[in-house]
Amino acid sequence: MPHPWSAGFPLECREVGTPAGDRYSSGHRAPLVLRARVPPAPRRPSCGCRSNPPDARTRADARCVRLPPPSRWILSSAPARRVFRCVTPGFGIRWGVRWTRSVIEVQNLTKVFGEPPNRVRALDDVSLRVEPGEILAVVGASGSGKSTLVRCLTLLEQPTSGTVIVGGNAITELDERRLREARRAIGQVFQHANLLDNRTAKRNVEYPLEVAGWGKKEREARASELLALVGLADRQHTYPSQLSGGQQQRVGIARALASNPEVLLCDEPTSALDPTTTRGLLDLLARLRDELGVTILIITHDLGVVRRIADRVAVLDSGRITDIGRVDEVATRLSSTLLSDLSADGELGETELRVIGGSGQASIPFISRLTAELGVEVRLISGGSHAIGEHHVVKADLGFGTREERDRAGAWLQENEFTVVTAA
Ligand SMILES: Nc1ncnc2c1ncn2[C@@H]1O[C@H](COP(=O)(O)OP(=O)(O)OP(=O)(O)O)[C@@H](O)[C@H]1O
Repeated sequence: MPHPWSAGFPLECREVGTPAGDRYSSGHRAPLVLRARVPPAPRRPSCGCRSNPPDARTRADARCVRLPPPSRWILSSAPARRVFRCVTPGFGIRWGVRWTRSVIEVQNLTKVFGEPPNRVRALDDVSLRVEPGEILAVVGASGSGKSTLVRCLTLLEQPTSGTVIVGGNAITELDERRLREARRAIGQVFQHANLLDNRTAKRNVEYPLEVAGWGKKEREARASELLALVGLADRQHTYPSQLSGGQQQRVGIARALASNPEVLLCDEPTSALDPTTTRGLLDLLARLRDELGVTILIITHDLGVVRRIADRVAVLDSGRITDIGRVDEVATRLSSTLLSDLSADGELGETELRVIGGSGQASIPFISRLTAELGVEVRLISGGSHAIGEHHVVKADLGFGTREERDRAGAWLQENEFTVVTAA
């Protein structure tokens, strides 16, 4: 049934749930939750109005006003969102959503495990913000603190110091009861779906709603809707053992969305999946962000994952954020750091050179071509390939009979756009 406010409005508003215990729903006849479709970027009201409601800043051709009560109940499960009615001359009334604040904000977060001499600083003064509707990836080597960060965001791990703000709530300062409420704004997806084997897909999705006290009819309807959303409408009555790994992950995502969260925390959600299934799952996450406006923080060690869906990426190294920014910018910085690390990787003799090639050079059989085209004998001292997401960097230390041969080989390699390093 379309809500009276949504009828006739150009922007899609659709019912996505009926949360139990909705704080603002009591005085209203139907605890509907409506969400407007939010375009991922630019992060402005869906109405396209560039003003910043409900401030006085308005453009001449558009006026945004806060919805009058009882609009607040629409937003009750989404404290970081505000719905606005935008009156634009010539375009009629439109609805838009404006995000009022960062969905996740981490300030000076530190987590120390253990006591000296076994003390580990898993997180060291980490600060970051995840903006509404954004997909932020956190990458880092094993042991860099990625999982600890996720666990601290839901207070499964108590930070040693620092503040975590989720949906405007400083959850590090909440009592147990309010923390439970605030956690509803966070959905979690893990490396393995961890479904309950004795429940069908649908009943797995219903599980958190049962715990939250939803009625049978409502939770069945919600679970069916969510399974359809993740592309499993026809597998509702299937048990986990009859589902593939990717399908199980989709059920896990549907379950994470059950409480209508503002943010999805995904901890290595694709690391147990093959490349094709991984792509499908990442595309699903991107679609959920586009369609539901859900904000996503994804933990991964795979830059291929980052490149496919993230807007920004933070690099975690020994518990510290060493870089954060747009994916292309950070990838470029990572590549040049790797290149300079590789260039400086060990001493070279007088008749030796180090050759480094990017993705464009990876397919060139340079050793055989040096021999065939220049007639030089090449000795491979060491070599290997390094992946930066979809990019591969090849590096080899080569030895030659004479310095003259080394120089001729170096010139040929440079012509073919390899980077060449020789002893100073
Ligand atoms: N409960 C704990 N007690 C002691 N040390 C811990 C605990 N949990 C994590 N650590 C340490 O904190 C550091 C960060 O661990 P964390 O699991 O967050 O890393 P990670 O980046 O997620 O690694 P991986 O990619 O291998 O899962 C590691 O040195 C780890 O040994």
